[in-house]
Amino acid sequence: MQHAPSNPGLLAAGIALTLLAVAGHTWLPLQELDLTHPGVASNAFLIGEQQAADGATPPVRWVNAERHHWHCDYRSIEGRQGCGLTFMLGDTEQGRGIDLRSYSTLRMDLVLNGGAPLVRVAMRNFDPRFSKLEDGNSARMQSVQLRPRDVARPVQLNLSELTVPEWWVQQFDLPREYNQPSRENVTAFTVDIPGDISGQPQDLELRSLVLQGEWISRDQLYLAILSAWLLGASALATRRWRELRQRARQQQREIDALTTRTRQLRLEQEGLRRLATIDELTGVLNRRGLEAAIDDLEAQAEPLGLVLLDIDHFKAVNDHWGHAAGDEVLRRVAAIVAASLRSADVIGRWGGEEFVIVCRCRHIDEAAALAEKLRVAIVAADVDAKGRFGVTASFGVTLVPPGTPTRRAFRRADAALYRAKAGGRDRVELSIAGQDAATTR
Ligand SMILES: Nc1nc2c(ncn2[C@@H]2O[C@H](COP(=O)(O)OP(=O)(O)OP(=O)(O)O)[C@@H](O)[C@H]2O)c(=O)[nH]1
Repeated sequence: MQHAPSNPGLLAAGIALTLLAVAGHTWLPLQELDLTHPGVASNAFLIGEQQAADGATPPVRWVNAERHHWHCDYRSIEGRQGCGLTFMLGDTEQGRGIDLRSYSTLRMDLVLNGGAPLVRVAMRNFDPRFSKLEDGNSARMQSVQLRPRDVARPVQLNLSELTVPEWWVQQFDLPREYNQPSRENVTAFTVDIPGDISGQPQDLELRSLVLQGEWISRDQLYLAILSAWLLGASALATRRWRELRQRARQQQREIDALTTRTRQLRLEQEGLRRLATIDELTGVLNRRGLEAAIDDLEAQAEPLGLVLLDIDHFKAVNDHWGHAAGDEVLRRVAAIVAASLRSADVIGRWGGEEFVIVCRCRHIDEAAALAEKLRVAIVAADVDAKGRFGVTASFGVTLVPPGTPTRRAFRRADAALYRAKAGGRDRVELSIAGQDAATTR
């Protein structure tokens, strides 16, 4: 799987991007909203603007509306109406302003002539909890007052300098939490001269009024970076987990396949071992199986009875009744013998019509008794499936004392068998080690 090499590369790229984002944040251009720009404010009007009754010059008038240049010339107490320019934002008739929370500063270029002691920058924020559409003053007032020399050059204000004035708090008498400044849903922005300016002609030109803010704050940036890292780490962890799960499943499949294969091989091996040690025709041990079984029994250091069984006149059976009948006789004789033995005894086909029986017999009489029992059983049995003839067998019996090779005992048993044949067949002959004389049964 190709997951490991890509991770260091990804990690390095992630770190590089993070550093770039943190360092690059300082140089990111600011977002700007120029309120004097056509189309930004839904409406811009002069406070106290009205027609003079007799066609004379009105006290408040535009000198150049496009350049936001206006003039106030109050000659009496009516100057209390104020002298200022208001920008309406959003849909003020519905109480829907604009959200200025992403802006933090205000850049203002104001040319002020007339000797007013203060100039005021204010904004209104419509709060449906207490603001009423029919009362423009009920939108929360937030303002800052500046001296003419503060605005002699273009000035940059922090929007947090605009606070809710005392008079507004007293006028509306709202719960304390409603008197906190808010830049949400701002419906109006005003630059004006507060107080009574009667008898003092004022000339103002607002060259620019620009809100500035970061496209993304440092906090937001850090949060975004953290989220990106968490997201990346989760994605990597998920991918790794999937790979590991897939690998575990693959390994499990391989283990299952190996287990199945091992089981098959064991079965095949068992089958082969059976084929190698079992006589196909009779189902008893073949010569190889018999030799292996005798080796095992010899190792137990106990005397063994060795019985050779040879079917009498078997050639005649073949010749007279056919080879298939001969095969059937071999099968039946093997079955009769196998059924008469104890589980610890062994029977095998030595070759042709000759069988070998090895029993756990401590004395030769026990082996002889077994041979006799087998002889009688064969005579009594209907070894021809069709009941056409009977079969007898001759037996040569000897004892294999512990520690003596069975090969030598075979020679003795063979001699005893020979005697049984010579003596007329259907009989048991014994051969005792060290005795030439034979015993007949
Ligand atoms: N049907 C069959 N016959 C076999 C098989 N193996 C050997 N034979 C036959 O067994 C016969 C053995 O004959 P002989 O050795 O002369 O022995 P016998 O006729 O039994 O005579 P005695 O042992 O002296 O009584 C031969 O005709 C072999 O062809 C076998 O697997 N099936």
